[in-house]
Amino acid sequence: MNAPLLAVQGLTRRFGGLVAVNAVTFDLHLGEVHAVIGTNGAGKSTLINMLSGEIEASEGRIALAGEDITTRAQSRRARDGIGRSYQRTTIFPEFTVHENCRLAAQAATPRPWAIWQASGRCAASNTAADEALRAAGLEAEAHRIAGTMSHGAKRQLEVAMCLATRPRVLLLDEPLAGMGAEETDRMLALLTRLKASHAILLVEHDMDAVFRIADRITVMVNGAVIASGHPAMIRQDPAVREAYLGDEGAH
Ligand SMILES: Nc1ncnc2c1ncn2[C@@H]1O[C@H](COP(=O)(O)OP(=O)(O)OP(=O)(O)O)[C@@H](O)[C@H]1O
Repeated sequence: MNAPLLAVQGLTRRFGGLVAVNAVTFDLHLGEVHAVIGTNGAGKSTLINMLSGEIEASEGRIALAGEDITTRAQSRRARDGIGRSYQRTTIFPEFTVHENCRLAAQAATPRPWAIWQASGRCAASNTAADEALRAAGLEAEAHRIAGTMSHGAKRQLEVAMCLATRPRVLLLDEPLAGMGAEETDRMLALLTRLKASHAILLVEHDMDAVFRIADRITVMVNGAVIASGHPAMIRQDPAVREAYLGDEGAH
C-alpha cells in the first residue's frame, strides 16, 4: 500500500483528569474512506479537533505526507491541505451557495495586501468556488440563498465549502446527521466520487451508511481504539459487537 497521507501515532488528549482520546494510532490513505465510529463521548470529535488543529494534542504525533504537523496552527494546516466539516451546519444562510464557497476559499487563503479589492472579484476564490460546486454537484444551486435549501443540500454545501479550500484530507464530522434516505444516498455518492482524489476521515453514527461506504473502520470506546480494519473484520470482531454494535452486530 502507498505511504499514508495522514499518519496518527499515539494521539492523546486530556481534559483535566479525563482522557478523552487515549493513544490513538491509525493511517489515512488517499482514495480511502476511513470511518471512526464509537458511542457518544468516545472521543471522535476530540480526535477530529486535534487533527484539524482546533485543539492541541496532549501527546502523540500527526504527520501529513510524512511531515510532522502536530504543533502547526489550524490556519496553516488548512493551507497545507486539511479540510474539515462540523457536526452542526456552519453555512451563512443569507448568502448564496456560491458566496458561501467563495468565502470559505478566501478564509483559507487570506490576501491582506488585496483588501481593497471587491471580494466578489477575487478571481482565485471565484475559481475555487466554481470548482468546489462542480465537484459537489451543486452547480445548479450556485445562485440560491443557502438558507432556503433542504437540510441535505446544506450539508452538501458544507462539503463544497470544505472543497473550496482545496484540501487533500477531508475530516467530516457526522455529515449524514438528520438526513433522510435519499439525502444519505446523495451524500454517499458524493463521498465515493471525492475519495479518488482525497483521503476521507468520516465520523458517523449512521451504521448502515458507514458499512456501505467505509474502506476501513476504526472503533473507539472511552477514548481508545478497540479495533481497526476492513468492515468485514469489524463486523465479526467480538469486542466491537459487545462494546458497540450490540448482540446483533451491524446490519
Ligand atoms: N472541551 C472539553 N472540556 C472537557 N471535556 C471535554 C471537552 N471536549 C470533550 N470533552 C469530553 O471528552 C469526551 C469525548 O468527547 P467527544 O465530543 O470527543 O466525544 P464524541 O465521540 O465525539 O461524542 P459524540 O458522538 O456524542 O459527538 C467526553 O467525555 C466529553 O465530555
